[in-house]
Amino acid sequence: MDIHIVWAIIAAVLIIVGIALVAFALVRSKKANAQRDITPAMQESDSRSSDTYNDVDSTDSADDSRHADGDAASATSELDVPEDNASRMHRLRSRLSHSANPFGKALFSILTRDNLSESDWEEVEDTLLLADVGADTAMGMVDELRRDARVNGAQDAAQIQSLLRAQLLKAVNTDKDGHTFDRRLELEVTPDASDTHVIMMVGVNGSGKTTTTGKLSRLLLGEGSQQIVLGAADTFRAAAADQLQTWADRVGVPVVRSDKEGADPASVAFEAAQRAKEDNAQVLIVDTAGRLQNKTNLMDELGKIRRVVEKNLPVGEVLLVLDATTGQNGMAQAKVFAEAIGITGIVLTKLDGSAKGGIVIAVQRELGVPVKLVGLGEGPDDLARFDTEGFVDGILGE
Ligand SMILES: Nc1nc2c(ncn2[C@@H]2O[C@H](COP(=O)(O)OP(=O)(O)OP(=O)(O)O)[C@@H](O)[C@H]2O)c(=O)[nH]1
Repeated sequence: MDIHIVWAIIAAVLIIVGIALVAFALVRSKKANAQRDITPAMQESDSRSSDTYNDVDSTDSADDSRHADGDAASATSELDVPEDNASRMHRLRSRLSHSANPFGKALFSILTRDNLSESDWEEVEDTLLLADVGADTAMGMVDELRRDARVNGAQDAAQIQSLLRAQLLKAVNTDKDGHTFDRRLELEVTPDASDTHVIMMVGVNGSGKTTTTGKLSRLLLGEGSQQIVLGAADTFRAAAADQLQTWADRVGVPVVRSDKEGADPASVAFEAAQRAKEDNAQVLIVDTAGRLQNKTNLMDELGKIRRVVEKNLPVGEVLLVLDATTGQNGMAQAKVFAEAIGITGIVLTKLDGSAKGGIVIAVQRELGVPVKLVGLGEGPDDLARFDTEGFVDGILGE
């Protein structure tokens, strides 16, 4: 046989084998992805909590849909895969910097004027106040900038820019006493996998608690948490439990809830803690109602929820959900919640709709706890860890 024909046959065989191998690898990776997606749901045990409280239900949509279909693979296709962390951070970083009104630009243009006068310094302070950084912080920053001879001389614009950046970073990163904030969630500070970490969500109604509870479960799943249970202890608004259920159904996370409007929120929270403990879940997130008739009432309700949860599990994190668009009014409400229950971190929502990013600085200084997460839109994965540098770059308009 002609040697060329032999080589042609060998080449054809190699190409066919190559195509077959690539196709095989693709099928395997598809199967592996499907398996990974269903893992959180598959790991839920079938155990149901005891009937301590008759009006409380524990639902597991992923289990239900699996049973209905009798086919795990078809159930997975209905579950969302939360956006992975890297892509989320990349996508939301630019949104975060756009949310932070570039008041740094205005400050920079004042600070680079020749021989700063008293009225220039007043302008600096007014610019900070307008951005909602709060009076104390504004005065403190003006004092520090004034003391710095390099600013007063206004010699080198690049130097002024870097001084301003350092000042803003300091204002965002430290509390009133100059201590650096730790923005990690408690579950990262003590990451014992055998523990169930409890996060309570508190805040006034409309601030975005329920939405944030749903988004947080996605964020934690995206970061690798395996088993999450949600407790719908906002029983004041009947639709809140449905809303939470919808979020949970999308990612196959169980919700402990009551269908009775006005049911005792502490009962739901107790049952949720029991379920999370029995399932050895990694995280329990409890959504609460944000009624603010008066402080005593709020203290009673939140205190009771905390006490009953702690019969089963310690509460490691209390996140105050605060609407960034409410400005100083929101600050007053935040203080009431902080006094009523004691908070460990802040979730600042609706930063996408606010041009007053300075509220980040003000609320941290006022409450002495860090902003740990920020809501940057209505999309399911529009919740992110707070990224200080991205935020300050936004303030500087970079
Ligand atoms: N633009 C924007 N909207 C948000 C964000 N977070 C929440 N929202 C919206 O805010 C509205 C109120 O959110 P909810 O989660 O129902 O608020 P809640 O605090 O649970 O309210 P109650 O259940 O009444 O206590 C909803 O329309 C959310 O979509 C955010 O980061 N950006």
